[in-house]
Amino acid sequence: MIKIQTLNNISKNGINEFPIQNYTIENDMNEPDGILLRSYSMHEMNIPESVKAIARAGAGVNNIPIDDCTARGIVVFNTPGANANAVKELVLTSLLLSSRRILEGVEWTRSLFGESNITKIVEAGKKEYAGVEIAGKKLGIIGLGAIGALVANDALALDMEVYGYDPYISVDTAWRLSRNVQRIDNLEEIFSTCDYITIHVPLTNETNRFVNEKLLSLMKKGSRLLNFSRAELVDDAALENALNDGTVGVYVTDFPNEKVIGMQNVIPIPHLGASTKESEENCARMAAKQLKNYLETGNIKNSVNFPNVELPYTGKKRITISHKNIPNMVGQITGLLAKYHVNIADMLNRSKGAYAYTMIDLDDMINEQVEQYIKQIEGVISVRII
Ligand SMILES: NC(=O)c1ccc[n+]([C@@H]2O[C@H](COP(=O)([O-])OP(=O)(O)OC[C@H]3O[C@@H](n4cnc5c(N)ncnc54)[C@H](O)[C@@H]3O)[C@@H](O)[C@H]2O)c1
Ligand SMILES: O=C(O)[C@H](O)COP(=O)(O)O
Repeated sequence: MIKIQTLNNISKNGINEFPIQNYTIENDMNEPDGILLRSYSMHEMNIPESVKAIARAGAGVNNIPIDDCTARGIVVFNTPGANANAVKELVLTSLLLSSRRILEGVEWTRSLFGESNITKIVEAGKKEYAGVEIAGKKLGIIGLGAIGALVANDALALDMEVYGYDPYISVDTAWRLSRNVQRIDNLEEIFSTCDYITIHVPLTNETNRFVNEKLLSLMKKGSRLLNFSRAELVDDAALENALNDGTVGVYVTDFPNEKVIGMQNVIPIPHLGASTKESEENCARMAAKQLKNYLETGNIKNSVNFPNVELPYTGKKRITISHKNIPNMVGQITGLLAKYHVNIADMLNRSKGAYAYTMIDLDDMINEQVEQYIKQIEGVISVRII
């Protein structure tokens, strides 16, 4: 049996990808082969030796100790784009929520329960809840990946002027982006030009607290800031000052924390960006398929720490090797196989940064001794025989 541990509730659509005759799936188990999760933080967890792969049903992987996993040869997957539409819809909602005082107006209206003459009171009181329109306003998007690109194209359709900043934009996303999105090369210009700014970048060492006092001080008075990415991208103390002096008119966040929740003019949302039936199903299905495919065939798709590798699985014996991306690894591995008269039917080697992955289909069975010799090659991290 192949063992999968789930660290969060995972949609049935994902769980059903694993045939029950071959897989055990539980949230509490010893020695799992694979882990499936959403936002559960694995940083404090002792990841068992048995774990070969981790699949994150979602986009952000800052809850997983990626460097440790890579050094141990554990392949980490995410599900690029699978929840992007759900987040986009909530971002568009939030552009309007931050503009129209809808939440305050609804709260006030509910408070009128039991009054007579509701119609009259509503008509007299509505002036308190007037807002502004988003059409014609400038929207700055930081990060033009799966979510940022969808937001950009739909904001244009809502007649906003759209400005985008992403120094690492992928060719795929650039193709999907409307040519009417204006490219901006520096954050200062986004912060000083735009009426609305929305953040869609991963949390990394580079982006941690990048929304700081300096950038916030450039904003036009009363601008709206939307954060559907991660709490840590924004410096809380600088945000508080900007909210207090009115530079930031409204801050919408999908990641409220103890400090931000008490600040004025904050709309706190309980991390609902990806919480739709469709998105949960998409993410779970994609994560499960990628994990199952890796465990059964060694093929890798959408890993954040190892290269994409796809070699049709013929049922021959397959050996997969995670190793450092250094000279003569393939030479040493194939040399060893030749020395022990093991014939290679097919093979692939791909690298990603400092690490690489080699997959070899063999005509003959490989004995344990040869496997041990491969493991002993300097730079080899892990070896699997499938
Ligand atoms: N609220 C939610 O429920 C929810 C759901 C999905 C994703 N997210 C968050 O949103 C983030 C983005 O998701 P996505 O699916 O669009 O990911 P993505 O990988 O498709 O896009 C991220 C984009 O950010 C860009 N980028 C990276 N570093 C940057 C930097 N320093 N400055 C500007 N751009 C930079 C990349 O080039 C890429 O285009 C995730 O990492 C996650 O933290 C939140
Ligand atoms: O990075 C993501 O995909 C989101 O933050 C979604 O997280 P969730 O799966 O816990 O809703």
